[in-house]
Amino acid sequence: MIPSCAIAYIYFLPIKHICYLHTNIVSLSCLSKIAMAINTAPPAPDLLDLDNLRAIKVLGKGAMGTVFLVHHMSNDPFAHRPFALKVVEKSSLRHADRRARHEISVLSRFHNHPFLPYLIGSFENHEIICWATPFCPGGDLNELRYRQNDRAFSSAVIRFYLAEIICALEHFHLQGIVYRDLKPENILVQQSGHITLTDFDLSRNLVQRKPDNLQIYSDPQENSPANLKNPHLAGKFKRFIISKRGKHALNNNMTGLKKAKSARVSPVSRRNPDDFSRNERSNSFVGTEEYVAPEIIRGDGHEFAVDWWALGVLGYEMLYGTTPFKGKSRKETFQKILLGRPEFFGKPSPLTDLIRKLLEKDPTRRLGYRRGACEIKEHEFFHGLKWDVLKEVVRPPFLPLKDEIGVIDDLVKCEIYIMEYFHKLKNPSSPLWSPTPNECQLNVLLSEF
Ligand SMILES: Nc1ncnc2c1ncn2[C@@H]1O[C@H](COP(=O)(O)OP(=O)(O)OP(=O)(O)O)[C@@H](O)[C@H]1O
Repeated sequence: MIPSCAIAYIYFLPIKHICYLHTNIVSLSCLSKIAMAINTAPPAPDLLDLDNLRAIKVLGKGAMGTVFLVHHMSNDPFAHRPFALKVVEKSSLRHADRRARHEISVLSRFHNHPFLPYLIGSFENHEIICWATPFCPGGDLNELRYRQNDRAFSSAVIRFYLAEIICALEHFHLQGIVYRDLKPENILVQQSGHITLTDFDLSRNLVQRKPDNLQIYSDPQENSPANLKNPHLAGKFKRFIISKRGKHALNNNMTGLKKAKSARVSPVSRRNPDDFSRNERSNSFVGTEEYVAPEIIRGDGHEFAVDWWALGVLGYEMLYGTTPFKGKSRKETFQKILLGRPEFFGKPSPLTDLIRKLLEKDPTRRLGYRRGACEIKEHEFFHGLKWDVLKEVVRPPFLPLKDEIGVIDDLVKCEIYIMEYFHKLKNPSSPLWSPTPNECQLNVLLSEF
């Protein structure tokens, strides 16, 4: 129940605060959040009042948005608790606003997960949509890998990161969401050294269908829920089902799941390995397609198992410093994904066995297909790992240096640029405004940095 004072409070909120409450103000979840905020602590309404945010620097730019490091001028004047603000120009991409809202809605479902970000707040006007999440000062796993001598991680480091990623994906899947964009660039390192996933615009809710004449998400040979080892999981998975079981159904696109045409396989922001000195980033080569599962290329229905495939690609890349199916062209990469066998070097190990089982082309035979994350957690590579206390590990493999946040020197300059940017966005008729077609206007500003 929403107390009437809450409604009154909303009524008297200034417009900009109502923006903070974003998209669907009448939605129950939103109202209950407001009610909770009012009942517990005063809301942090100014958080995404852009006039009160100061930009420190640009953290990164992707296909959809630009991410700034910002801080709140009155609550945190010395920028001790900066956060990431992702800004998407509605005109920058087709359906940019829809994708942005989708990302916000996915984020708003994560509250207290150690390896997933949460939504601090959001703002929308007719030009931009932006939202804030906690800042991850350690960069991403790709950057980190390139800082290693042989551009690969040790088996122990891979074990740690894969374990955390599995926990994050498990949380996604238990909510019925398939992530679909697992790649090292989307795995950020928090101040604590633990990872967090980012970039959810490609994620998707799987359809829920009535259980009658449909099979639950389990082994084709053992299709009783009782056979799922973890009864808690069995209950959860009941909600997410595929229409017919096995390969035959998949090959005939009988899964009832949407085809993969929305999956991004176009160039994305994979950074140029030679440009990893601070702040130098490049969009120069293509990344995501190397992670695409065979069933996506085939256009079959696809589901959670695509994330386990991508986990296999990721594990391989962390181990050998290169992805397993990389070709000279997209066509060749896709051919290799569909037909090629990953090449393993050196002695077989539990890690290579895990990767091999994740890179199984038939999704129904892929590790993780039958019982989700549980099945992967039980693999020999993770024997002895205490999953419950993973988040308590105080010495993760790499800790971001404190001074990696230390960019405050340029604060004033950045502030001027960024505020000017927002000013221009809000006042397109301003004489300074010079929109460049097909180009995010921010690039113009960034090139001046
Ligand atoms: N919370 C954060 N902390 C630190 N850096 C971040 C954070 N969020 C994003 N970034 C940086 O900004 C970059 C772009 O962010 P993101 O991947 O979310 O944008 P995008 O436009 O959706 O990218 P893509 O092209 O992959 O779709 C990231 O690669 C990362 O370097």
